[in-house]
Amino acid sequence: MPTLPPGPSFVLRNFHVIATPPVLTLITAYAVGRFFDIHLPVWLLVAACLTSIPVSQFARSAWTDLKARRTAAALGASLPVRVDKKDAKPSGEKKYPRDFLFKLCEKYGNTFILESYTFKRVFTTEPEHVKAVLATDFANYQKGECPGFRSQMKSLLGVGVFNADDEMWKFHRSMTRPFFSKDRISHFDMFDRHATDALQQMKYRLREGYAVDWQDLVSRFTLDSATEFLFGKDVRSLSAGLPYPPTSDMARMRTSKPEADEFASAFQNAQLASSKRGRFQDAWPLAEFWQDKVQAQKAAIDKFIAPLLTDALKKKNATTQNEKVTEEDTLLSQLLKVTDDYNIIRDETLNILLAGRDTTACTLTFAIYRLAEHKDVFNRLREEILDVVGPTRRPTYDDIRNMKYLRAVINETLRLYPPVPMNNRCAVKDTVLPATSPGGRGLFIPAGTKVIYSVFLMHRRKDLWGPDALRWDPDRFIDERVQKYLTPNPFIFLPFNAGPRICLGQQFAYNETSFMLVRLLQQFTSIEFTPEVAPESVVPPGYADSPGSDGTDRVWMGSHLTLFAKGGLWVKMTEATE
Ligand code: HEM
Repeated sequence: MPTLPPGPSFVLRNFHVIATPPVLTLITAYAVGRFFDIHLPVWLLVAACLTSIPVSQFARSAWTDLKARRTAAALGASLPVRVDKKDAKPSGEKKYPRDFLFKLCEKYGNTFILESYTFKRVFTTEPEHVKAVLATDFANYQKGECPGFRSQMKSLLGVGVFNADDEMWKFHRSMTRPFFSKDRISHFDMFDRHATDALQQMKYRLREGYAVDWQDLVSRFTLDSATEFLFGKDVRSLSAGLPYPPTSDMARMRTSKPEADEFASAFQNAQLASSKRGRFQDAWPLAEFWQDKVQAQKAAIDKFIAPLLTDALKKKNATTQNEKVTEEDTLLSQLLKVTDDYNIIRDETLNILLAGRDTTACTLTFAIYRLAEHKDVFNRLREEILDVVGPTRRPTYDDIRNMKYLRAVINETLRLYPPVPMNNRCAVKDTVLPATSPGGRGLFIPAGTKVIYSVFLMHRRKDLWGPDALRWDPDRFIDERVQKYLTPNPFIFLPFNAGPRICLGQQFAYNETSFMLVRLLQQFTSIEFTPEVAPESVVPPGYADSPGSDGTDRVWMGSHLTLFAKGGLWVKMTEATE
């Protein structure tokens, strides 16, 4: 059945909301004319009909506020403090990320209401509140029906594990979970092949005397690893070759093979297009009236996935039922044992690709950025790697588990540069966030409220992490600060989320990140950060005086669904000779 374009479909779905106030206005005008003989001029009637839409929305909003205040009082709770509208505007694209939110927290505390037009959402960086949303009051918060994530992401993700709630989510999670067993996530053969390929290409480029965009390199590494893990066949994005620095004479002569980049750029563009919808909330179809911009990218993504899926489905039908999963099995073949619904399998694999690819690339990007800036940490980490693994041997699962400093470097990177900096949930029923001080009141959250939480801000709070919270210092995950801050309050560190929806790929991500860092530091003795070769990546003014930064950041951060370095992370490295 042909589907309507997004705009007309949105208008039809919301026709009653748009049409009811003008229709009521017309009925009232007719009644006034009929019974009181007062006839409004046409221009006034038209103006009244047009203004009736926002007026009805404000009236509804005022009524909801009143109801919320009464229910909160009845429950012995308060409403979160409301941010003054004049303070609620972001401070502009070129500031430190979330700069305006840091300032709002300083002024209004760690949980408050942000309002634009009649749309209110609660924002929090309070561990107790995040804990309630993700764990202790899990049933009351879903990805849900609030304006935002699900509707924006549906064209790309369908209803896979990342985007689903209730029974559908349980179905997807239980179907996918067995695949993340220790054996499979320690698939070091696969990591090794792609890491070797990536590092070899990097060496050639460095030997030519050019800097390398590490972010681009690890995005290809994680894409090839993830697609192989999921489908049993990688998209070979590394084979497209590496870009030259934009300021170099070679920049225009990149030897890319467009087909190798097609999947990667379609996937990237689909994410960008999905996250741009955030500006319009659920009204995004009006901005893409005749064409869903994500669908256009999805065609290129499907070009890679469809033949693999169709082929796998055909094979499944040709073999006996319920064969045991063997070591070579991919997530795709695991899913085929549970269902042969093409759409469910496609959605699920794409969800995991989205969940797992950029997040790990982001961790590797910011770890290298910080290692380049902290030579002492680099040297100490390299020493640990050479002690435990040596200069050439492939690391094992146990090696990685035993390298405490390596884990601290990764955790400290995840703390200051959490790949998923912001997230949100929708309250499905009236509920109360717990009081955060003895004798204090809980905060009432009416059903339908969007609750946004930011681990980016929470991970940088000095009252939670100590006076040096803004400094990148892996020792804080090893020394007495662990007992002082983290052990008594584990919800202050949530790069992977918490509760029933905790990241399924956490261990996979630690393994993949560790593996790449070990391989890299075995082969290189130093890293130099060279942002000057890519003008785009040079940080804008406004970084030094942000309340969220210690003023030392030299990377211009951006985020769509995940955090990234704008313009790339350009580095030079020195090869080991030993
Ligand atoms: C450093 C790397 C990673 C970070 C920081 C990270 C972070 C997260 C976060 C914050 C969520 C919660 C999202 C939400 O509920 O709104 C999540 C969920 C998820 N992650 Fe990860 N992730 C990483 C790597 C991976 C990898 C490598 C995979 C798979 C190969 C993966 C698979 C998933 C899945 C399937 C979910 C959905 C769980 C659910 O909703 O039940 N993640 N991840």
